Amino acid sequence: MGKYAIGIDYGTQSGRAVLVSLDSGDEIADHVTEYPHGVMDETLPDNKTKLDHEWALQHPSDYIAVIKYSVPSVLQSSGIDPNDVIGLGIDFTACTMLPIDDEGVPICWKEEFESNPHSWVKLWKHHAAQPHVNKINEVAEKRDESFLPRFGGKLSSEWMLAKIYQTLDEAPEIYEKTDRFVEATDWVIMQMTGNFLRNSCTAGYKAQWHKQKGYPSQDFFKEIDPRLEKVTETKLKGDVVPLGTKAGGLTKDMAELTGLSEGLPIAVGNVDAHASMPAAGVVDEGKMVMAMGTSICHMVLGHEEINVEGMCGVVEDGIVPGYYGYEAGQSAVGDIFAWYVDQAVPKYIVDEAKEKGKNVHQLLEEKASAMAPGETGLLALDWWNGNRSVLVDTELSGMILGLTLTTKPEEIYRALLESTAYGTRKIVDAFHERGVAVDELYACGGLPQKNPLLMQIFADVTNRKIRIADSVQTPALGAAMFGSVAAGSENGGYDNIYDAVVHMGKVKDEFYTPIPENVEKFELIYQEYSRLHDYFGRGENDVMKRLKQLR
Ligand SMILES: Nc1ncnc2c1ncn2[C@@H]1O[C@H](COP(=O)(O)OP(=O)(O)O)[C@@H](O)[C@H]1O
Ligand SMILES: O=C(CO)[C@@H](O)[C@@H](O)COP(=O)(O)O
Repeated sequence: MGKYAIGIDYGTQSGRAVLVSLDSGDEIADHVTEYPHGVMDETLPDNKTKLDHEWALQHPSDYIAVIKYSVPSVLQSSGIDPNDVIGLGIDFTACTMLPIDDEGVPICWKEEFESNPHSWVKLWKHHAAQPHVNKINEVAEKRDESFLPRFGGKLSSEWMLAKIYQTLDEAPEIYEKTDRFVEATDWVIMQMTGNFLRNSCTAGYKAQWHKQKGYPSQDFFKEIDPRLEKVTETKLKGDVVPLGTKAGGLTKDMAELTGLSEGLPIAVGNVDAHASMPAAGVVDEGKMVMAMGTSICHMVLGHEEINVEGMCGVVEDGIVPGYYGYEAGQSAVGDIFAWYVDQAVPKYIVDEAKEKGKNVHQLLEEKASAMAPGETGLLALDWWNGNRSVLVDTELSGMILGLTLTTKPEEIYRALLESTAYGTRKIVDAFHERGVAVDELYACGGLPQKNPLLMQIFADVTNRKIRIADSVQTPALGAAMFGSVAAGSENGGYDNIYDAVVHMGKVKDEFYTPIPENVEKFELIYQEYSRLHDYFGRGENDVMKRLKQLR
């Protein structure tokens, strides 16, 4: 009789439960629950409180809805005996964080705070804490804090410390009421098990916790704002434990809600991108995994702690035990293509797509595939949602150069695809040139399945072979693998992630190979991209920031 694990992947718009075979990693059933409140970036659920630019919030009840609807659904559609599910793990976007009280109740669930934006979940792409992270970085640089190089020289407004400081600064009453600020991934596990533990992945990458040194010092926080002096002992309290640790057993209430067995081993929380790496079968050096969807996270393993410009971080055991896990990223990729399709495509293209029974992306991809590199005469900077790596600046914005009266929609679409590949090339070069080898690329997430042209462009621009993960739900598969590790072999699971990878990690046999003449042409255009990148991104011309201020 086969055994199974469940992985739940909490994305930006929806959550998905996947039931996975422990023998093969095959997905037996999956179910998506769209978040009823989606991303809240205009108003709060009270329908009257307006949100400013750069805000992005979520509703914690939506996470529970995923458990309630998607878990029973996979059990039902697979027809398996729930007793054959031996473990469960989750992965989440990060840093997606919320303030909770001493019983774990989100502050936004309290009536008196429901109209205060700071009481809600701040989503990973909430960028309104930029002034706060600027101050944090200024103090860290001045004090020559040893943690800074581990994060590429700059912390991001997307991360925990910036989001906490913004809350303190703009809503001290919420800060006061908050017992702890927690990653949503850890909060959901707390709801499932009744236990609160912080996972070492989000603590390490998103809250600057270090396996040997712990969090940054009290003196550092005091210099940012005296009220922050004890922040790590108070608002960030909680044991930090490695990925794959069993957080506890499923509570009776949750067992009733889901149909799973009470006491089922549940792994501590994890992050979507990081969970994907073992799921793509990668647990050694030289292989960069790109989790490609709304954004891209780039991950690579190494045996040393090396400082790389603008990386999101290097954390010991941050992805799998025994390695330093490196992360970098682009904060918009699929989102840029979505912007174009939703906001700027002419009606004749939408009509033609409908006629041909394709979606607009597919039609534009088909038309763009007929063009050679350089043929559009266009060059774009892929900063529609700021630049995560290597510039670490959320105030930068997108740009398309070379438009003329004859420019066609498919040319713009192609220029946008190419721009994201140049952004990845910057990241690949930053690692490789510093001695963190990137010999080949592995792609997972939604985009590799959806857009073959994009993948060929990535292979050509980076001049590297790209393998594709053999799972359409890589983060959920990874989460399920960590769930099986939490169960351990004595319960029918695996004793460590390496054993789980042997049975469950999956990569396809075929791959994308660079085409030499494309590589040559793209190299020339990439040099132009680099010039623009440095001109607009490294302070020579801050026009993008000035325009944002004028808004
Ligand atoms: N054919 C396509 N080509 C390129 N991008 C696409 C295509 N279809 C959808 N997208 C983009 O893919 C992104 C979703 O990626 P996916 O991996 O499914 O989600 P997520 O990142 O939320 O996990 C969206 O931003 C969407 O605009
Ligand atoms: O930043 C991270 C991980 O560190 C991601 O959670 C974030 O980019 C969101 O990823 P998705 O594009 O929604 O898959």
